[in-house]
Amino acid sequence: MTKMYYENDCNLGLLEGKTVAVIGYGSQGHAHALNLHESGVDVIVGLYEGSKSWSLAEEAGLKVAIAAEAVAAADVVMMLVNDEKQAKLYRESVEPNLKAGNYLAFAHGFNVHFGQIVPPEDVNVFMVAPKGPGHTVRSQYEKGRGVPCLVAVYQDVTGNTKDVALAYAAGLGGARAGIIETTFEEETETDLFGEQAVLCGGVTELIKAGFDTLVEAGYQPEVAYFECLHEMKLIVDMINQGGLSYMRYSVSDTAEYGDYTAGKRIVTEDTRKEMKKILEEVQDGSFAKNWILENQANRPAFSAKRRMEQNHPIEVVGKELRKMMTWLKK
Ligand SMILES: NC(=O)C1=CN([C@@H]2O[C@H](COP(=O)(O)OP(=O)(O)OC[C@H]3O[C@@H](n4cnc5c(N)ncnc54)[C@H](OP(=O)(O)O)[C@@H]3O)[C@@H](O)[C@H]2O)C=CC1
Ligand SMILES: CC[C@](O)(C(C)=O)C(=O)O
Ligand SMILES: [Mg+2]
Ligand SMILES: [Mg+2]
Repeated sequence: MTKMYYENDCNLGLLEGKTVAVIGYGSQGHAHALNLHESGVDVIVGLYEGSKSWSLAEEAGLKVAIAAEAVAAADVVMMLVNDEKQAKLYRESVEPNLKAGNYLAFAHGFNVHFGQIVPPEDVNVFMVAPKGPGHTVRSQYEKGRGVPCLVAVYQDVTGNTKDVALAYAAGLGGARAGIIETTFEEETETDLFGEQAVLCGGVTELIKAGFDTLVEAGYQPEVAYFECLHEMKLIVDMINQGGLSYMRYSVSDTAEYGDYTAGKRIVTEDTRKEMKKILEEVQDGSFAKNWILENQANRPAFSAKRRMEQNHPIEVVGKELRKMMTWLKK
């Protein structure tokens, strides 16, 4: 049975007297830096001259330095720069400033697992991967809650790396929700599969396909938007709160019957076969290779796709409708 770790299993005191350099101040970076700071940890944010995040971090009351200086001042270095930028930053600013016995940390195993970063043997390496977006890691912490985290140890030189990782995850608020121990391999492969097949790729295509079907059949785009996109969150919130059965308890029996009769016609055996292929492409490194090459080519396909997706009619109608829902602040 999977071992879960909660607040009583974590000793935040292990970070006392240590400085944590949080490199990057984006979605995850701002959440890690602010949550740890408010948990009493000494934090320094590492960025680059001209970074738009610099003034945000300073205005939030955090110490900020260029990445190389932050690493030099730190005992624990958390890499929260975009995955595709990490290898270069590591070579230029992180590795030359790491000291024996330091802790090098990641929130996702991509670069270590796929060999883009090879840490020195005298450095501890761990991962604390929140299972949620950075902005939620922050907002949940502020409410006294937490986002579940995975922890993994890749190299343990000092003998206490797992405990330091648990302390870090507790400082983030993760121990309030639950922490699971994993490996870099398991986290990397499940995270990439989950975001491609279910959470991001799967959900957005499902929403658009439903919206397009209704609009092409002559229904109002506004009605299609509320039905297929806006209400998705309301349904998923229930699933999150009480599982699939709780959602099915709350919706009408008519909806529940339709769920059972239609669901498998949408996610068919072919869809499941394709999911297996997507998982294989993650496991055998083809997805990682394509993403690394796409970045080396300055992202031609990624940028074109982003532009097209931003102009999809569901985005156009949604922008207008959300103006009236002033509580939906980004
Ligand atoms: N987004 C998420 O919720 C999740 C992300 N992760 C992982 O967390 C890591 C960070 O991702 P994410 O938070 O999305 O990243 P973001 O793109 O949101 O933020 C990246 C940050 O890095 C800064 N940055 C970029 N280049 C450099 C550089 N050369 N030196 C110093 N800082 C730099 C950026 O500054 P500026 O903007 O000024 O350029 C920005 O503050 C990744 O490994 C990702 O897989 C894990 C779980 C969830
Ligand atoms: C689902 C996307 C994610 O894996 C995440 C928020 O957990 C990411 O890489 O941003
Ligand atoms: Mg994830
Ligand atoms: Mg991810």
